[in-house]
Amino acid sequence: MNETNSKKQLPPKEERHKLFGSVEPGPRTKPQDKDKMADLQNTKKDFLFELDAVGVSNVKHPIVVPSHVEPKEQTTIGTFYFASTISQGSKGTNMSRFTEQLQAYYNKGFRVDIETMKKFTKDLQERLKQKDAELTVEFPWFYQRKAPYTGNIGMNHADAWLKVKYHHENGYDIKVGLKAKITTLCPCSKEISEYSAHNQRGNVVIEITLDPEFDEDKQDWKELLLEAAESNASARIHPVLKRPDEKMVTEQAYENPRFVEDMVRLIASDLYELDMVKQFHVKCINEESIHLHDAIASITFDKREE
Ligand SMILES: Nc1nc2c(ncn2[C@@H]2O[C@H](COP(=O)(O)OP(=O)(O)OP(=O)(O)O)[C@@H](O)[C@H]2O)c(=O)[nH]1
Repeated sequence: MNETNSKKQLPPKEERHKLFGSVEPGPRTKPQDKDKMADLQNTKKDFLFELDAVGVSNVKHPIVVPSHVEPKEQTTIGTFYFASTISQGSKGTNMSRFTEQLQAYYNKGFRVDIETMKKFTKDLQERLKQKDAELTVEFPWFYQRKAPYTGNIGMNHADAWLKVKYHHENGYDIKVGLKAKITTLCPCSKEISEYSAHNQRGNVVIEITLDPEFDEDKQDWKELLLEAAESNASARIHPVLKRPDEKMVTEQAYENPRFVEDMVRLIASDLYELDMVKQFHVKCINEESIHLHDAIASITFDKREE
């Protein structure tokens, strides 16, 4: 078949847009100059309620995350939530200022460490002219992991998050969190069976309230939370396991049976002993290998209320 005959003859792009409904611009009667525009969100009246959070969420952005283990300064993807309260007398926030500030920080090299995030929230409170501001940034954190016998290295990852609130009178409230994967082997299954025991992958979720003066250059909170989860598990999870490694993790899991309740209590004990931890929430969700459902346990404990 002759190629040229079958080729469609399309109208010019402008005609195509009109074909699909585009129309010529209408008369311009309203101001284009920002200072002459209506500024609805800054209208001051009695709007019935103060709002406890107004802002933007699900903002994805490249970030640099400090890490004391390889890979050290890792570029990853942060998902941000920014907000502030607004008073009963204020109609709305200035939405553009959240991402405007994000870009300003990105232009200066955006490292998501606690000190930078504290400064970001204080700057945001001032930029918004509100009494407070808060942010949450969630990101995948990568860390190299050596196999227990052969030392073969591979890459593991855990979901991490940082929450910073700044209030112009009360100062900072800082929470950090991590969701780590572990191995648990069931104590009851081991006790009642002639041999073997069912085991599964566990999801440990830890969120702590940090002392605002925590020095991230000395200790990486991500490593502290990962160690609190893994060191109390039946066994750790590895990306590369040869047979000698697999023998070790299999026997280690059998020698350290754990219910979800045991996991939560043991992790809580470690967090209780850490001075920089003021409050903690720990949850363990086991994807049971003998059920279609999960087993869960959790604890929330505030050391400041003791
Ligand atoms: N407050 C508020 N603004 C919204 C919402 N949805 C969209 N916006 C828009 O956010 C846009 C940017 O708002 P502002 O940041 O106040 O823009 P601006 O007044 O030009 O910028 P500033 O000079 O920084 O105040 C406005 O055009 C709003 O219409 C909403 O639900 N609430």
